[in-house]
Formats: sequence, structure tokens, C-alpha cells
Amino acid sequence: MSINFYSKFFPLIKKGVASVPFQLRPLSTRTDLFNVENKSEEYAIFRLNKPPVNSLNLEYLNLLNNQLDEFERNPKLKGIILTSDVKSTFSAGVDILEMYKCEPKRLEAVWRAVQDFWIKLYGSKKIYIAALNGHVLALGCAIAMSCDYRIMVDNDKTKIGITAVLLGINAPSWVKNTMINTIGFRETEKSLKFAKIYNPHQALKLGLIDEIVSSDKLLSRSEEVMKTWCKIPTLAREMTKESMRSETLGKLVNNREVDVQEFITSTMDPHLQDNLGKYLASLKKK
Ligand SMILES: CCCCC/C=C/C(=O)SCCNC(=O)CCNC(=O)[C@H](O)C(C)(C)COP(=O)(O)OP(=O)(O)OC[C@H]1O[C@@H](n2cnc3c(N)ncnc32)[C@H](O)[C@@H]1OP(=O)(O)O
Repeated sequence: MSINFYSKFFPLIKKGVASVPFQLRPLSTRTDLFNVENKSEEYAIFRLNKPPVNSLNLEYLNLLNNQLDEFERNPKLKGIILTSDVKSTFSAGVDILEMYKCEPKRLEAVWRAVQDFWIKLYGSKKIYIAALNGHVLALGCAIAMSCDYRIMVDNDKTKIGITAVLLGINAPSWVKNTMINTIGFRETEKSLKFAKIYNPHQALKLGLIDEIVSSDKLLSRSEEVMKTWCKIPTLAREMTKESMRSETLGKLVNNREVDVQEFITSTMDPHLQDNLGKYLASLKKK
């Protein structure tokens, strides 16, 4: 029996208040923000390209969500290598400007788009390989952990991790669960509680990433892994992925409204707003 993992869960999203109240521009006018290169019928390279740090605002999330849908609609496509064309950064996570001095309605739309993105990515039965060319922070780290495999550049200055707690943010349970599934409970607890940031070698030791390669080999090695995985019997691989991920996925799919409300309430809190303001100023001052 073929189980379409993605289509099994996604109708549930549509049942909720998942419609996004902001109009999308047609894809063709925004392709400067990402690039999809079909390497063969079986796999593609998906490059984020929103300088300076691939921060995720509502419009960008909507655009990326549309592209994930596009991938799902292609039955021949087995896998996607997710990477970035932005020098030294894979993604710095949510655009902090979406969270600072925000309107609740816009914040709600942002968070629903974040949920959609995670559900589509984590719930996809296709193979996702994260080719991490640079910093992988906050939601960027959650995105990388939602892929099937992570290959990172060998550069000690490159950082990966989630420091949400420093801003006063309690990472949502689906982020915690994704991390627990990647590095285990104890390491996740330490990592999130103490806002740990790792260099590639520390991340490899922990199992947060799977391989380190020199930057000139990042894509060739990712393609090599992808080609090997494309040879695995598709149905069995998909069913295994589903059975490994359905429990974690279902916890958010069945709990989206609570997750949205928690995020809005905590983000609108004056202390958190104050922290965000100071953090933004510190980033700008650098
Ligand atoms: C896991 C889920 C948690 C729950 C919800 C929250 C989710 C989030 O994702 S909140 C975002 C948290 N992200 C971060 O804390 C990362 C912050 N950024 C950095 O640490 C650094 O920018 C860097 C390491 C990614 C890159 O460093 P560098 O190359 O030195 O570049 P700059 O720091 O000078 O940044 C360039 C430019 O970009 C702006 N910027 C950086 N990150 C963000 C962001 N997340 N949102 C919006 N804008 C960001 C930064 O302010 C600079 O702006 P300009 O000075 O105007 O050029």
C-alpha cells in the first residue's frame, strides 16, 4: 500500500485556519530569492538566496511553501538538496523584524507559515539533504534538523544551534521534538536550556550534523549521497520515513491552534519585546 505521508497530513492543515491573509506574488517574479536546479529527473538542488542571512519573513515563507508544494506534485522527483547561495549563511531563522513591534494578525500569519513549512518539510516522503554552507541558526537549525541528512562545511567560524532562550523564547514543542529525535533528550535539554552554539566539529560529535566537508566539495558530496539514496527502493524508504516521523508530526498537526496562541502570547510579552529590541540593536551595531 502506498501511503502519501504529506497528503495524509496536509488536508488537516487546510481544515484549520491555515489560510494566509497576505497575497502572494506570482512565483516567476520572485525567483531571485531562490533557485531550483533540476539535476536529473530524480533530484534537484534548492538554493535559498535572500541576502544578507536568508531570514524568514512571511512573504519568503509563503514563497518557499509554494516551492515545497511544487516538489510534492512531481512524482518522479525523489529528493531535494537544500542549500543557500548566500555567502556564509544557510539561514539565520525567522526575520526578527516580524516579531518585534509586530501586529498580532501578521504575527499569527507568520507563525502559521512557519508551521506549514515545518509540516511540509518534516512530513515529506522525499529525501531532503541539507548542504549547510554557513551559519544555521534558530529556525534555520530546525529546518536543517528536519532534513534526512546534514552535510556542513569545514569552517570553525560557522555556527549551528538554537539560542532562543537568550531572547526569552521557549522553543516550541515541535522544535524540541525534532531536536530530541536528532541528538537525544539530554543533549537537547542542555542545548536549548543553555543556548548552545556549536562549530561543525562539535555538531558532528553530537550527531547534529552527519558529515563535514570542505566548502568546494559540499555540493558534489551532497549529490553523491543523494544518488546513493535514490537507489534505495522508494516505497520501503518512504514507509520507513513515515513510520519514524508520524508521531512527532502528528503532535503539531493536531495541536496547531495551541502552538499559534502560545507563540503570539509569548512574543507579544513586553519583556520579550524589550529583549528583541536590544538584540536587534546589537546585531545592527556589529
Ligand atoms: C527555533 C525556533 C525558536 C522559536 C521562534 C524564533 C525563531 C527565530 O528564528 S528568531 C531568529 C533568531 N536568529 C538569530 O538569533 C540569528 C541572528 N543573526 C546572527 O547571529 C548573525 O546575523 C549571523 C551569524 C547569522 C550572520 O552574521 P554576519 O554575517 O556577521 O551578519 P550580521 O550579523 O552583520 O547580519 C547581517 C544583517 O542581517 C540582519 N539579521 C541577522 N539575523 C537576522 C534575523 N534573524 N532577522 C532579521 N535580520 C537579521 C542583521 O541585523 C544585519 O542587518 P544590517 O545591519 O541592517 O545589515
